[in-house]
Amino acid sequence: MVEHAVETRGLSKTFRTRHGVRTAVDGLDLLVPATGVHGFLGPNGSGKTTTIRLLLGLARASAGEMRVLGRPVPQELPDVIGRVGAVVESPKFSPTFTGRQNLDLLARAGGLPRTRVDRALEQVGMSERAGDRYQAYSLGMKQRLAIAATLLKDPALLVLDEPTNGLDPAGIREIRELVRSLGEGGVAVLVSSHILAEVQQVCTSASIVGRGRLLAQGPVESLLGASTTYRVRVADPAAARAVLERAGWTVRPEPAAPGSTGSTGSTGSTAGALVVDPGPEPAHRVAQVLGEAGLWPDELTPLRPDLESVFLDLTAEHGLAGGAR
Ligand SMILES: Nc1ncnc2c1ncn2[C@@H]1O[C@H](COP(=O)(O)OP(=O)(O)OP(=O)(O)O)[C@@H](O)[C@H]1O
Repeated sequence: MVEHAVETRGLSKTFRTRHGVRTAVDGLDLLVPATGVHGFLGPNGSGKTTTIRLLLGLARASAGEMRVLGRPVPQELPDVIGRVGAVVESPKFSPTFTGRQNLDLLARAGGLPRTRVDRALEQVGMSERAGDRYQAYSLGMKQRLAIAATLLKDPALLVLDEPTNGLDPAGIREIRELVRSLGEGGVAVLVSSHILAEVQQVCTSASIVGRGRLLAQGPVESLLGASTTYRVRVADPAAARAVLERAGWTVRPEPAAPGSTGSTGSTGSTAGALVVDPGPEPAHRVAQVLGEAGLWPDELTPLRPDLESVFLDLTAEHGLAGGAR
């Protein structure tokens, strides 16, 4: 088995426009592992769709090399495309045909056995609604049928470009669960999104891009880094702060979340919450130091950065503040 489902080196794509040359992809070294779900993350206009189009032979690169399932593309694309499923643009389904009839047509056109249709419908959780007309489906169901169509050929790599675009929260959740189960089923999934926090929940690894350039890449755990800070909520934050600082730790008041009125719903008010960084010391030491001073914490929560905050830090660091051009 190949180590990487997708590998690019120095991949670049420029477009000539009325306003001059526009660089959509800028020396991209992309590595997508052969298993799991890989998030291809970046704001609108960061070059994700262009990269995917280059990989699938839908556009021609200006420079660089690409491999898909170990084979150089576009040179050997005809040999691998049969094992690559992709949902890049809205597929053309017949609105008056049922979901199953649409897939039957595609299977026949591709010379694939009809048993694949049943399997694909089952994989995307559409078996029960397969007899309904396509035009009666919700957007989420249409998207699931599009994914089912790509599963007909039993792909080793599935490429999904912004699969949750335009979906409501329930539809987003459905697609998220589907992508997760496909990844667990052994298909390498490359899923692009500009909603970083959303994709974080299903990805095992990710590449973060900004303005066509790679900003970070690797397992999600390592992108997020090790957590060393904790949210501490106590009745007397000023006294707690003094005690924690005396222990030699960095302490700051927790900034209020944008638009928040001081309430975080299930955890209650964060007014007076502190963020403490005890360095290599474990959480129970924080509780112990506070307890010894009679300041028992009501909350002690590890604070993990999410991909969104990692991305914002990266774009600021690379002078790309604002993300999309
Ligand atoms: N055919 C084209 N001609 C000119 N410029 C283009 C063309 N296709 C893409 N671009 C530009 O290239 C840049 C990258 O676009 P691309 O669609 O790849 O980004 P993206 O990350 O997929 O964004 P989105 O999430 O909005 O789809 C943008 O500035 C876009 O305007």
